[in-house]
Amino acid sequence: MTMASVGLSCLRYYKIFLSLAALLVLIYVLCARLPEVHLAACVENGRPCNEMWSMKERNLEDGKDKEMITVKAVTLEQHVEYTRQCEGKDFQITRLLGAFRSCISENGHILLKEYLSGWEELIKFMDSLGMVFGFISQETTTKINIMRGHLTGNSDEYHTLQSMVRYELDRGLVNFKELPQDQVPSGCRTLLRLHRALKWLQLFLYKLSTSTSQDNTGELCALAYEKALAHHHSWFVRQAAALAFLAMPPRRELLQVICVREEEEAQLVLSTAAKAIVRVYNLTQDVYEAYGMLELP
Ligand SMILES: CCCCCCCC/C=C\CCCCCCCC(=O)N[C@@H](COP(=O)(O)O)[C@H](O)/C=C/CCCCCCCCCCCCC
Repeated sequence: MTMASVGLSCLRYYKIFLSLAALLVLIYVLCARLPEVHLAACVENGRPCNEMWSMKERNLEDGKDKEMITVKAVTLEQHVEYTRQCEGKDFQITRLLGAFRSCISENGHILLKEYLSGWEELIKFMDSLGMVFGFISQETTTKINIMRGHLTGNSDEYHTLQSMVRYELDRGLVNFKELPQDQVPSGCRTLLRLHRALKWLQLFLYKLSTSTSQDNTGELCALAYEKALAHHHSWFVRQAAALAFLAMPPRRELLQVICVREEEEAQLVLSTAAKAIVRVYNLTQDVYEAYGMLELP
């Protein structure tokens, strides 16, 4: 047997393996989607969410709703103070907004603890959508855990993005050539992965805020992904992401997770979240750009 024929048969096995893997992911996604986990599992105060929603709407009309909704829209800056707690849900948009707003210090530095809290809220959002998004939520958790590991015991050095960058660069902890196999990935490299994903998120939120109930959320996701993230991911991750997008719940269901009721409120909250994230994204991008660290392996 020649080297060429060995090479060819390896290639054939490799292709078969990839097709099988893609097929398995597809079956996994479809199985996880079929039972409509996120709808069936949506229970508030022991009642299905849909029922609760119409009750809440009635209560609101009667002026009986105990949940206070404070949406102050200041037209110039579109600053929204959103204080409604979404009862019975892990994910709270108020906490997300709070974290991504408060992670910017007065001098424009990114406070890492608050930044990571924002990400932890996003993980809750993904978890509420069911198993299909489990691998994305798991990957995000892995990155957060690496960051938390760095913060533990080094809270001064890892207080802000800026102090982390200085600390890791001064000690030669950032590898510009390859990902070291035998050591914990640097904070700079790990946060860069989250930072790139924030670009996806702000594009998606913006698209969602300007879309209608007729728009397909999976397509919005995929468009934002192509623009912001796909080129950073391997072929396999791109296929898995494309399959996950097929299982994306409709806009109405996403808005239920955020707990907004009317279209106007949805647009305001989504665009406010997008704006808060853009500010964080831009400040972070400036730091990575200034230190030539946008392509860390
Ligand atoms: C009001 C809120 C509404 C929307 C909330 C959306 C919540 C989800 C927010 C962000 C999710 C994205 C998190 C992705 C982290 C990816 C980190 C990463 O890029 N890792 C890759 C590189 O790591 P290394 O190998 O270099 O260490 C890794 O290869 C990728 C793994 C798989 C991740 C696939 C990402 C797909 C992105 C699209 C997100 C769709 C989420 C939809 C959930 C609503």
